[in-house]
Amino acid sequence: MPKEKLIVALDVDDRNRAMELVNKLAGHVGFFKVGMELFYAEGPGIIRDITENGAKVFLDLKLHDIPNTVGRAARVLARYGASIINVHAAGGGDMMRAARESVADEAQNKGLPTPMVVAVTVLTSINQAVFSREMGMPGEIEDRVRAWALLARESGLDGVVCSPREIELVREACGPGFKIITPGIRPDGAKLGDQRRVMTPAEAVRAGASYIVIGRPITGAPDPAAAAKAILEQISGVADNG
Ligand SMILES: O=c1ccn([C@@H]2O[C@H](COP(=O)(O)O)[C@@H](O)[C@H]2O)c(=O)[nH]1
Repeated sequence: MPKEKLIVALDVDDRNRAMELVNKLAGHVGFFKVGMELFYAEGPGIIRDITENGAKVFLDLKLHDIPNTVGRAARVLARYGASIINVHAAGGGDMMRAARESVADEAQNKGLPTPMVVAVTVLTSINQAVFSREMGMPGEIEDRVRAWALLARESGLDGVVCSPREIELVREACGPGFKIITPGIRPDGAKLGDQRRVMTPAEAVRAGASYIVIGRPITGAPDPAAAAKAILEQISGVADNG
């Protein structure tokens, strides 16, 4: 089902606006993504508000700290009912394992479904010039994404967040079943904003994305439900390789 692949980013700072979008979009979307802005504004209750209506939540807080801190924080996040939580792969294998283990342990102790844990690789707002010159990272972005995806898989994570341009190389390195979640999605003619490594929804699905994440092209549209429907139409005839 195309709608199962669509994750809409609720990048707003209040509950009313978030729930207005959830109510308009629930029939067209697989998951809603709660990021730092909405979580910091409204706290964990917003996850309950969204999931109460039967929708699924990707809690995108991108944890990145020492393994003990991330493990303990991820344990708390596992209580809130999100289906996906994430960490930064740059925190290393011990940190990712700490998150994975504490989330599984907490879910089991509390009798809750175990959320997927995925790792953010190189942010989709980063281009090669910024990666090399500002961040001082050696080599190509693609090689770093592949290496971090393999480390995430070895650390027991369920998948990665990467740009759609790296879908094929991650799929080849990490195999079927490994989830590939791609922001940096822009329908033809949509504003790039701060995104740099982008593809259209249809290109990303054809390349093998498990999920595509779209925020402003839907939430900033005059009619968000119509914008979501148009995107579902664009991906509905495309071979689903994810
Ligand atoms: O590498 C990344 C990781 C996360 N994101 C998040 O996805 C959405 C994209 O929103 P748009 O409005 O469609 O640009 C946003 O919430 C980011 O925090 C990302 O873009 N890139």
